[in-house]
Amino acid sequence: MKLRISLAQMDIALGEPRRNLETLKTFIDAAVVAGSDVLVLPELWSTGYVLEQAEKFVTRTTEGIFADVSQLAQQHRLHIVGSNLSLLAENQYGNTLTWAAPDGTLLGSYNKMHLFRLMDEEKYLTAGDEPVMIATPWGQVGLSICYDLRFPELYRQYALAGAQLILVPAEWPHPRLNHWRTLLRARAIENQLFVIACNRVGQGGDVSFCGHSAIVDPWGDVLVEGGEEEGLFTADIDTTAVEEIRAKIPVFADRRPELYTK
Ligand SMILES: O=C(O)CCC(=O)C(=O)O
Repeated sequence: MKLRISLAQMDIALGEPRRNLETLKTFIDAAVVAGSDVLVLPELWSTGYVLEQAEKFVTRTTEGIFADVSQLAQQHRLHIVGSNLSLLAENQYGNTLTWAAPDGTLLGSYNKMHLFRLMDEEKYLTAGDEPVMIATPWGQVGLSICYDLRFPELYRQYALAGAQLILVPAEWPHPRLNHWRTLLRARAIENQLFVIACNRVGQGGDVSFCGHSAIVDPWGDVLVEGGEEEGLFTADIDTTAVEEIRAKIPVFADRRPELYTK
């Protein structure tokens, strides 16, 4: 299956969802002009890391900023994916990735499983406890967020369950650009699938975010990659590449799971 994906590598105004929503609208217009099927946004794109004020921003995934995105997806006939602060239960907040489809439905949502201590996530958020794979018109897609990228087990699980694409919205900062670029390529090569990663740019407090949003194919070739400025980055994907690469190097046939320890 062929699809066109755009990455909205944006700067984020801290704690200003209305302003960030306006930014999103400019990216949507650009993605529509580019003829994209799917627009991927960074992690926590509507607020940035204002976890100590999470109570002010959280809503259920059917309300608030999530509902605004669903409406935009419908209006522009575009699939839109990104994470926001969410209300999971009373006094329980999550970092939740949703996939909004053009028919106004959510194809799925995923709550970040690995909370990032360097950003105090574990103090304010409740970790997700299940991997989520969703059925899209282009096949199965595995969902992950930022720090999850350091846990190859999650990506292997998605690959074994039939994912052909894995999404990684992020707020990945300097000085770890080298880790970001290396791990994106590694997850794509070892699992022989597409890795679709959208990072933010700009400054959030004293943290500087490193951009370099990228789409990496199952061979590890980078189809598109941003720099450290705002921009929309678009690539065409053909999911048949997954089977082609797996036929060339049969990693999945050659696994020895009975010999691996947990
Ligand atoms: O793992 C890293 O270096 C960055 C992770 C991160 O910034 C996050 O999960 O928000």
